Parts: sequence; C-alpha cells; structure tokens
Amino acid sequence: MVIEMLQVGRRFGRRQVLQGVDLTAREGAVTGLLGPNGAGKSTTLRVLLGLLRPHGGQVRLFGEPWRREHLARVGASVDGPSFYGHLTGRQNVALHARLVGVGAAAVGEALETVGLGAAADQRASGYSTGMRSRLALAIALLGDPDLVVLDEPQNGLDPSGVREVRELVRRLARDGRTVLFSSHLLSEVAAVADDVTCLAAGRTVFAGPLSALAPDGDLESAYFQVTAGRAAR
Ligand SMILES: Nc1ncnc2c1ncn2[C@@H]1O[C@H](COP(=O)(O)OP(=O)(O)OP(=O)(O)O)[C@@H](O)[C@H]1O
Repeated sequence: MVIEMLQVGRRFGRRQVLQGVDLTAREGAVTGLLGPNGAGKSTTLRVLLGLLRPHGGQVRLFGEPWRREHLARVGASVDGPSFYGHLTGRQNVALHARLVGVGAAAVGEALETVGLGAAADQRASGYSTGMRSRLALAIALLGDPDLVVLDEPQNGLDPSGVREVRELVRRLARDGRTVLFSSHLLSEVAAVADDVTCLAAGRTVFAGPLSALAPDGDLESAYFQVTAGRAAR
C-alpha cells in the first residue's frame, strides 16, 4: 500500500474533527475521497501531507511509518493554487522547481502535461480559474512524484477543464503513479476512481473498490446511503 491511514484522529480546540479515518491507496490506483461538506476530507489530506499533526492513529507512506523525507516522492495540490501573479506560469513553476531541486527540463514538461504550454509565458495574474488550477497541478507534478494528492482538483473548472483533469488523472495512473483526490463530483469519482473512501462526520464510512460501493452503478444512491444520518456537526 502506498498510503495507509488507520484510525486517524485530529482535534481543533475541543472539536474532534477526525474521529477515526481509515484510508488506503494501492500502488498505481486512483483513489477518490468523497464526503459531505465538513466531513474532514481536506483535514485528512493535510494530515497525510504533514501540514497538520494527527492526534491519534497511524499514518504510513510507501509501506513505512510516516517520515517527512517521504514527501520527496509526493506531489500535492491542497490549498488551491498559490503563485506569484507578477510572474509568468513558467517562472512560477521554475521557482518551485528550484525549491524542490528539480532540473529546468521538468518545468516545460510539467506545463505541457497540464495543457499550459501555450500560456506558459503569460503572467499568472491574468490566468483564468481553470488555468490557475492547472498551474497548481503543474507544480504538483514537478519532481516526477510516485504519489499525487489533489484536494478538489476540479473546483472552479468549466466542463472542459473538468474533463482535462479527468484525463490527466487517468494518464498519471497509466504511467504507474498512485493518485488520491478529493471531490464533490460523484460523476468524476465514478469516471476515474478505482477505489473510493467515503468520509462522514470525521469517520470512514466506506472504503473499497468503486464497484463494491455501487454494484449497480448508482453511485449517488450508494453515497447517500453510506453518509445518511452522519452529517457533520
Ligand atoms: N484550522 C481549523 N480550525 C478549526 N476548525 C477547522 C480547521 N480546519 C477545518 N476545520 C473544521 O473541520 C471540519 C472538517 O473540515 P474539512 O475542511 O477537513 O472538511 P471537508 O470534508 O474538506 O469539507 P469541504 O467539502 O467543505 O471542503 C469542518 O467543520 C471545519 O470547519
């Protein structure tokens, strides 16, 4: 398993936001993280990426107990696009490339992969929401990560942007990468995920193959069934 989170907990003040999150991701598979607003998806991803400390439970990456060094093999986009508006897309990616110690060749490659090649030399402040998301994805893909973690990668994208992200996720998995992404879009999860983890009120209420969550293909009904009565407090 590339990711193994077992009964992970996290409080904010007195509030127990994650109460027992179990999440695994198989090598080379796409895992979709689903759940209602406030279920704890972003918090879970932030714990996984070492941006928040867990208050209980276990986190393992690449078959070993979590260590910061593992993050060299992880590419992530979790806080939405963060970049300098006065720099071009290419300069922004190049800046990150220097930070993570990746050669200049990877910059153009990452921009091409996300479909920003033609706009790479425009200032990022003039980018549309979709282009900004793609810039964040390009930054996540620098360094040829084995594991890609994306928080709501389709947020704010128009239908063609949504489709591009879907194709990108598929391509990443085809290249042998492991992908974990959160989404509100059931249809997107159905279209690209091999496995699904469903959170509700800080707990895992389903984890397994997509086909086991919705054997009849009706993901929406299955989703409402597993999350029923567990709205976030
Ligand atoms: N830094 C924080 N301080 C206090 N409470 C927080 C903090 N971060 C998140 N929370 C709370 O934790 C709960 C889970 O938030 P989280 O963002 O993980 O949920 P989510 O499933 O990603 O939701 P959404 O789908 O709306 O993005 C929410 O009720 C949120 O208000």
